[in-house]
Parts: sequence; C-alpha cells; structure tokens
Amino acid sequence: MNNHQRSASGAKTPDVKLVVMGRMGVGKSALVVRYLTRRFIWEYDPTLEFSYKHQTLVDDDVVSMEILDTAGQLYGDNRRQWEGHVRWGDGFLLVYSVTDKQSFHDVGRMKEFLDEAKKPRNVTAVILANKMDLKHERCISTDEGEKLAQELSCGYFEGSALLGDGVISEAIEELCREVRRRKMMENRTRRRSSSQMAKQVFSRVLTKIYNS
Ligand SMILES: Nc1nc2c(ncn2[C@@H]2O[C@H](COP(=O)(O)OP(=O)(O)OP(=O)(O)O)[C@@H](O)[C@H]2O)c(=O)[nH]1
Repeated sequence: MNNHQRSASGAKTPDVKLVVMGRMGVGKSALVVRYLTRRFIWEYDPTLEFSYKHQTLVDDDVVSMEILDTAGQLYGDNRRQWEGHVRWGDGFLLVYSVTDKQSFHDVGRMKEFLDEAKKPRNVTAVILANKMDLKHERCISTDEGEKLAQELSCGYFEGSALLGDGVISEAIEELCREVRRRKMMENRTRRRSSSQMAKQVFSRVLTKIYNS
C-alpha cells in the first residue's frame, strides 16, 4: 500500500479514524487539504494515499483524528486493500462531484461495500457533494443528493473545496460526533454486560458456598 503518514498537528493516537472515499477526481484530496490547511491546491498526485493526524474541537471537546485520503478504484485488484481500510475506519466520508454522474452512482456501491464489510455493525457515513462552484457543469441536483442520502441512511452535505465554504468541517465534525456517540454506546453496553457477568459469577459462588 502506498500509504504515507503526515502529521498536521503532532496528534496522539486518534479517537476517531476517518476514511475519505470517492471516485477519481471528485476532490477528496482537495477537500482534506482544505480542511487541514484552509488552502485550495489545484493538483495532487492521484496515485498516492495519505493519512493525516489532526486535532480539533468538537462541541468543546478536543478530538484527535486520523484521516485517510484514499486513491484508486474500489473493485478489482485493490479489494483486499479496501477491506483493510474499511476495517480500520470508524467513520466514512463518501464524496461525489455534482458534475460527475458516475461518481454519484458510485456512492451507492461504496455504501454497499461498507455495509457488507462492517457486518453486523452499522456503518457511520456521511455524503459530501463537492464542486458546487461549477454551477454550469452541475448534473446532480440537491434533491437527488438528499434522496440518495436518505436511502442510504447517511447525513448529506454539499459544498466546494475551491470556495472553502466550511462544509467540509461541518461534515467531518458530524462524522466525529456520530463515531464518538456510537463508541460511547458500545462501551456502555460492554460495561453493562461485563458487570452482569460479574454479578452472575458472584451469585454462583455464593450459591456454592451456601450449599456446601
Ligand atoms: N472547481 C473545482 N475543482 C475542484 C474542487 N475540488 C477539487 N477540484 C479539482 O478537481 C481535480 C481533482 O481533485 P483531487 O482532489 O485530486 O481529487 P481526488 O478525488 O483526490 O482524485 P484522486 O486522488 O485521483 O482519486 C483537481 O484538479 C482539483 O483542483 C472544487 O470544489 N471545485
């Protein structure tokens, strides 16, 4: 895997691991770099995957995250590598370009792939429609985007890495919130079942003592 590590803030082990997915050229790298640096860079090496560590405030809590900006197709020879990404990730940002119909259709396939790979757990994902600045080339409407998001049970955001309208931050914060909420619930369930188990063991021991 051509996966390079870059640390944007020297962050510690991440609380939240995010994977950015989407068809080639939809603007994944532009969005991630915009989020981390507030700058727009026109060209990136399309063959490379990068992961970035970052810390931010979400609802007044410091959250450390690692963001994996993926590259390449979901299917074919890379399938194993993708399954690894999916197992690694807690939350998924599914990006399409409003100027590229195929990238819109790919979102459904990506979600299907995630659901399959994460079974039986639910997948935490949001959809981000990018390149909203290209109004004259737009071929996917807001209604279509919202409908898809509803069908796939994902949050929906639309914006532009070029304009840097803050939408990428909103989408990432929403993902962080959802991932942390899920983790908290899972921990609570785990704690509850281990304390129930401890109670059962304790009561079995007491019964044995009582009967002997
Ligand atoms: N007009 C406009 N162009 C954008 C926007 N976001 C990205 N681009 C351009 O779209 C092209 C592809 O952007 P990338 O960020 O490399 O896309 P990617 O999804 O990471 O592509 P791969 O790494 O090949 O999968 C570049 O030329 C970007 O400058 C946007 O919001 N508006």
